[in-house]
Amino acid sequence: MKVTVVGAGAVGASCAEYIAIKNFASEVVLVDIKEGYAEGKAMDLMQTASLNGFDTKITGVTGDYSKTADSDICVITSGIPRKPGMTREELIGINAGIVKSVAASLIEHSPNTIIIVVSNPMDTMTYLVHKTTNLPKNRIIGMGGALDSARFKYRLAEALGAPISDVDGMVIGGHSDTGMVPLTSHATRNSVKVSEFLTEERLEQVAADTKVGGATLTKLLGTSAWYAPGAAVSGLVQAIACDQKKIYPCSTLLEGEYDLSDICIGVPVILGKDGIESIVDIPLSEAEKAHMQSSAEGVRKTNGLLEL
Ligand SMILES: NC(=O)c1ccc[n+]([C@@H]2O[C@H](COP(=O)([O-])OP(=O)(O)OC[C@H]3O[C@@H](n4cnc5c(N)ncnc54)[C@H](O)[C@@H]3O)[C@@H](O)[C@H]2O)c1
Ligand SMILES: O=C(O)C[C@H](O)C(=O)O
Repeated sequence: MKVTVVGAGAVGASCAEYIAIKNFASEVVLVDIKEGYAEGKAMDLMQTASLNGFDTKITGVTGDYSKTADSDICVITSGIPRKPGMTREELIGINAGIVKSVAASLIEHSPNTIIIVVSNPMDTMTYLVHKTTNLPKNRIIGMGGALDSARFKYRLAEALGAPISDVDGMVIGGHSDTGMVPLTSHATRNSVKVSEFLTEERLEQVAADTKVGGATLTKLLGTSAWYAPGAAVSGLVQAIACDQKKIYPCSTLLEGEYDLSDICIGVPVILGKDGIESIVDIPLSEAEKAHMQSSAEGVRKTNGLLEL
């Protein structure tokens, strides 16, 4: 199993590290545009192999896509992150050009690959990959919901005073400060609905904190987060590489599901060796349906800025 990660920055390196530590891939190739940067990150990570007990071979290259040939999975993290006070949508001007050219270079050398898009604004970048490549829709996956759901579970556990392992929950919708749809009505603490333990007001606070999860960290760190994003990507990569058939919320092209078409947005999907193997249609409350539609409007507005 060969995995390429483009962008050896904060998220790309974290993602490569988690993939290696989980020890399921034979090879990870890191690619960056900055001379020597991916090579350096790869060497540093390889020097953790004996300490962390993994056999995955990590290599780094500067812009040489021939070294990525025949990758089973390619992850795109290249592009600029936001600074405090910015929205993800403001990154479109620089990141669209980067994502478009990186996707084309990857597919030239790995025509059968599955692409995971991470660069922001992620739902629009995922749509851009659909519009500018001929990959089938099951092989283009946007990562956002897996991260947002992990943040939701963190906030739920905090509110419940429970261990995170006791909590389950999912966030669908657009990966943006206002577009996320945390499914509080479906969230559980060891099979018991969280509404049995938390007031409606507290649950609303959990949802609000979840939605600004990325912005909160950006304010604290001065740039956006990388540990949880890297771990979330590695979860998606592992689900595909190991044909796990796991459910993750991912950004995918909708063709009527959730009453939406011609848009990439986060919905629950089953991930296996073919990438997105199916979209899971879950019942939403009227409020969640309305929230999903307004989230889609936001994503469409950003998609409208693309020069297609
Ligand atoms: N979808 C998500 O959940 C999620 C989570 C975290 C970050 N992100 C996004 O991921 C992106 C990367 O974030 P980061 O913190 O790793 O940023 P970073 O600046 O640390 O790393 C980005 C890397 O991309 C490289 N790069 C730029 N143009 C390139 C090109 N054409 N080819 C190859 N490499 C190129 C840069 O040299 C840099 O090393 C940002 O757009 C950020 O908003 C998304
Ligand atoms: O917040 C960001 O800009 C990065 C990423 O989308 C995140 O949610 O951490």
